[in-house]
Amino acid sequence: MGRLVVVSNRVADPRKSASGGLAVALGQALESTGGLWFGWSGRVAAPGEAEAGRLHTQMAGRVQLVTMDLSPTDHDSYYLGYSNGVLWPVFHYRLDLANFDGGHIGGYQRVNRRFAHQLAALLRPDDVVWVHDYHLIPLAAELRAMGCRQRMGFFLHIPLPPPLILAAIPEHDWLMRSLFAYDLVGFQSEVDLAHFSRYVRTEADAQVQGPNAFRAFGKTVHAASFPIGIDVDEFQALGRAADAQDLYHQMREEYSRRRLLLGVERMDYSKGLPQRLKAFRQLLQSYPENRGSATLIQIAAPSRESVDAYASLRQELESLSGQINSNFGELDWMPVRYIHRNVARKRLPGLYRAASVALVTPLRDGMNLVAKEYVAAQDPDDPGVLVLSRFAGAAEQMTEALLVNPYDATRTAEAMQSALRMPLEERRRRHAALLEGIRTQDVHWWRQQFLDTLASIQTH
Ligand SMILES: O=P(O)(O)OC[C@H]1O[C@H](O[C@H]2O[C@H](CO)[C@@H](O)[C@H](O)[C@H]2O)[C@H](O)[C@@H](O)[C@@H]1O
Ligand SMILES: O=c1ccn([C@@H]2O[C@H](COP(=O)(O)OP(=O)(O)O)[C@@H](O)[C@H]2O)c(=O)[nH]1
Repeated sequence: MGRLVVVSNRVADPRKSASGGLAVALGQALESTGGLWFGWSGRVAAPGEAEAGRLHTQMAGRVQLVTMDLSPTDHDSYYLGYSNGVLWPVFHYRLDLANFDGGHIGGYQRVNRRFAHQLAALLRPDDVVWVHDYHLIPLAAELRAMGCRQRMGFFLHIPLPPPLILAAIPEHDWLMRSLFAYDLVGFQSEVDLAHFSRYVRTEADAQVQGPNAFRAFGKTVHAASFPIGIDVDEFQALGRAADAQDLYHQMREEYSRRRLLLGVERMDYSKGLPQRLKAFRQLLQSYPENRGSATLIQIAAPSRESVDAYASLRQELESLSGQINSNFGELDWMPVRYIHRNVARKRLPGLYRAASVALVTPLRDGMNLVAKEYVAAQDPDDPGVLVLSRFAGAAEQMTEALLVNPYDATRTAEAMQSALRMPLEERRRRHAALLEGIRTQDVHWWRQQFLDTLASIQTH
């Protein structure tokens, strides 16, 4: 394979554990080819600052990290306005939360064009380009328009909704047509792939050429599902290190008389947090033996706070957790510990291991890596139980979890109760099967599957 070039909105240093398993996995592939990782620097230049658009280059081992600042206007339109104000809600089936009138499409197109312009100058003829996520859908089309003929693949980390939901985006035909500039398009799940297939057949009159090839607009694109995984060994090693161990022992001591239920995510409306709190309230109502004992720790890390839908969610969560605590709390027990802060990745395995139950109940989620991290962090001899939404991409693989419909508070509360009461033998059996699954289809498997498929495609 030629040199690997990864393009994503966020760029991480693959050598730092804080960057996460995805960065580690991509970093390994980049390292082996002496690759390049290109994207946004995460920095918004001050208004009028000449730095916007400037490239920063840094070496991380053999990997070259090249990033670009955004101007405040571009950050508002490309990142907040279009990527997170239109594409994110629609792709998560939330037409009610999309702002179609913001006029942000121009900024989205402009930043993609600028990324393509800067990247094209760095590309070599035999590079393999792997573009990630909804921020950068039109990148390959822009690169092709500049004459780039390299092999190009795209992976969508978030769900793809059914055609009629997608069609609500005024620019849906342009967006989907842009995908045909790639040689390979990857999705998290078979459901997403089926939506893609249905969309291109019904809306773009695509011809199906074999199980995974679609021809439309005079081009052929291959599409398949590649569920992303985690680096299980890396995460378990993190769990053995001091930060995670300290937190684990601290939590075990503090909650020695309690049963912990845990939720960990960015504060995002796709994660089903209000519904989860209501289901937990239902648990306390329907199964009073949990009062004084069951404690829900909910970590909701700040995310995209200048998008309106995120700000109102914060108020709703504060109010719901306040209500539950005032209605059920006692002098020596608070049912909900709601924490609106990020927990450092190196401490998370300790928190996961201390929890008897993980609540991963998104309304819709591309994959959900927290579900996999929770399983990796458990003690196999005395593991906790995963309650998982059937609407998370992870549910396609993790069938030994307790699968729930997060909109159904009564049944979700029943699942919480079953998880809290589950006999040790059943916990071990379910955990062993889940662990085997996340080990087999880990993040390295995911990367290899995608890159091998991309390499195998016959291009023009
Ligand atoms: O970059 P941010 O705006 O701060 O958001 C963080 C990331 O959120 C999304 O993650 C998705 O990818 C995960 C890994 O494949 C997947 O498990 C999860 O279900 C998705 O929601 C987003 O797709 C990333 O681009 C963001 O960086
Ligand atoms: O306070 C937090 C909350 C989350 N995470 C990490 O953020 C990632 C979240 O990924 P996931 O796929 O679950 O959802 P996303 O946020 O990407 O939609 C996981 O690796 C978590 O360990 C973290 O490090 N600290």
